[in-house]
Amino acid sequence: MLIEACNIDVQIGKKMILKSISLQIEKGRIITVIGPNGSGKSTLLKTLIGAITPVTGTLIKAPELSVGYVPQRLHIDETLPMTVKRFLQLPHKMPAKCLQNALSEAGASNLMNQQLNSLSGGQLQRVLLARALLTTPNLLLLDEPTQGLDRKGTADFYRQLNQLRQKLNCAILLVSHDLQVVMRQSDQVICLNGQICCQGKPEDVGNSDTFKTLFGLDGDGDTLALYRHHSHSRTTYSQPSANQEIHHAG
Ligand SMILES: Nc1ncnc2c1ncn2[C@@H]1O[C@H](COP(=O)(O)OP(=O)(O)OP(=O)(O)O)[C@@H](O)[C@H]1O
Repeated sequence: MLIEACNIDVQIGKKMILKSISLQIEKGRIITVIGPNGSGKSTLLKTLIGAITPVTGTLIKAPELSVGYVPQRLHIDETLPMTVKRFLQLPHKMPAKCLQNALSEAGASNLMNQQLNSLSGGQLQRVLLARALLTTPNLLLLDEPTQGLDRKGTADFYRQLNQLRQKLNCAILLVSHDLQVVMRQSDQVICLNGQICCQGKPEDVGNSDTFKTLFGLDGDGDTLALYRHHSHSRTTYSQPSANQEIHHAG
């Protein structure tokens, strides 16, 4: 087990964004988080990487946890000339061989010398994935890596993730809106709407009434083809009162 969240609440300003979140991420799993816009998916990922601190609950992280994170948006000036090679070296200069390995693991081995602003959406996602791989993570957190990709591009991307998972034995938690592909390619699905409405195997989530209602699949003939591919540290958070600090235990 890489991460376990127990009863986590997340508040931003005065607004409660996530309530009673409990989940486990085990090694080697592909887990997809689905949910409507504004349901807290990005907030969940930011909480798991430690960028947002929960107000209550417990987050247990395995000592060997190493996270690679791909954010939903890349804040970079598109007019700025920059090669993929330069971009991958932005935080730290790294040997070209490491960059080449990461690019090839992300299925983008031929992009090293391309200009970042000349890449297609799918190519850019692969470069971002390569950047996350540079830290040799055992957990990859990807926030909507398939946004803007068509169905085939999305399925190709999942295939790449599946190969990566097998090669690196890493767990992958990603956010996606493409229900068809999600249901085929994930080991586990978490359906989020401020709280976890349902989670489990894709076929179980897909057949649950909560899921169908949330995604408006109750109507005539709306069905999802549900196929599967074959193929410690502990931090406790408590709601601070006016004169009480957030408590980190262990
Ligand atoms: N920095 C912030 N300040 C205030 N509110 C925020 C902030 N970040 C997120 N929120 C609010 O938290 C809620 C969840 O946002 P979040 O981005 O996690 O949702 P999401 O499920 O990832 O949405 P989408 O599918 O549109 O990307 C939204 O109501 C959003 O307005």
